[in-house]
Amino acid sequence: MTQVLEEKTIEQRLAEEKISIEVDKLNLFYGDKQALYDIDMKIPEKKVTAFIGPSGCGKSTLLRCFNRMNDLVDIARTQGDINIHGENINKQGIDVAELRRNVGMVFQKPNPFPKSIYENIAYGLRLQGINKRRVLDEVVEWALKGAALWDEVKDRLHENALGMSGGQQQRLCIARAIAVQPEVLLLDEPASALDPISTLKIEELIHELKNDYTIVIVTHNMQQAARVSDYTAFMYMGDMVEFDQTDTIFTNPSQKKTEDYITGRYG
Ligand SMILES: Nc1ncnc2c1ncn2[C@@H]1O[C@H](COP(=O)(O)OP(=O)(O)OP(=O)(O)O)[C@@H](O)[C@H]1O
Repeated sequence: MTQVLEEKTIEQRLAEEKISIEVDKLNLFYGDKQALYDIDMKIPEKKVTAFIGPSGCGKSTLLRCFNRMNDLVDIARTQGDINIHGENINKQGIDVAELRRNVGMVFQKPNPFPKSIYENIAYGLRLQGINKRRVLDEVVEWALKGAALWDEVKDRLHENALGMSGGQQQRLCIARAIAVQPEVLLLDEPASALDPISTLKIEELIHELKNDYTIVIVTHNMQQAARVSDYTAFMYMGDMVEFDQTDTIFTNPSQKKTEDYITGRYG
C-alpha cells in the first residue's frame, strides 16, 4: 500500500507544542502611526522563533512588546493581549520588573556594564537581594558556562567587561540575561554587529539554549533565520504575513509576499 506522507499544517504542529507566548489582536501605535496590525500568533516553548521582514516592518516593535519595553517610548500605545504562560502581560498592575526578569532581552549592540565580568553577571542577583559570595560564585560560573564563555574568561573574572571582544561581550550579555533564570529570551539582531566567527558562536549558543529557554530572535539575515530557528514569522508593513515552520517558510511559503522576500525580490 502506498502511504502518502502529508506535511503537517502549522495548526497541527502548534497543537503538538506547548505554547509559551500567545498574542491576540495586538495593535501598536506610535502617536498617530500604526506600527503593528492585528497580530495573532502562538510562540512555542523551548523552540527558536525568528522574525524576518524588510526594515521597518515592525519586527523589533513586536519583540519589545513581549517584555513591555515599548512602555519606555512615550508615544507608544498598545491594544490587545499577550499571554505569557497564561498571564496577560498587558493587563494593569502587572509587575514589569518581574516580567523583564522572566523575559530577558539581548540587544544588537553588546551593552555590558562598565564593571567586572563577575559583577555584570552578579548584578541581577544583587538586585534581588542575593549577596552571598558562595551563591554568586556558583551562578556566575553556571551562567558563563551556559553562555559558552567560562573557559575563555575564568581566569579574569575581575577584569573590566569592556576589555572583552565584541563577540565575548555579547555572550556576556546572554550570560547576564540567563543568570536570573528567565523562561523567555528575546534576541534583537544579536549577531549583526559581530564578525563571522563570533556570529557562528552565537548561533551555536542559541542552539544549546533552546533546550532550556523559549527564544525569539529578530534577524535581518535570512540564512541565519534558516540556520537557527524552528519557526519563522514573516512580517511586512506591520502585518504578520505568514508564520510557519522555518523549512516551510524557506522552501514552500504559502504567501506570494513571503516568496518574493525570501527570493530577494524586495527587502
Ligand atoms: N520609538 C519610535 N517612535 C516612532 N516610531 C517608531 C519608533 N520605533 C519604531 N518606529 C516605527 O515603527 C515602524 C516599525 O519599526 P521597527 O523598528 O519595529 O521595525 P523593524 O522591522 O525592527 O526594522 P529594522 O529591521 O530596520 O530594525 C517603523 O516605521 C519605525 O519607523
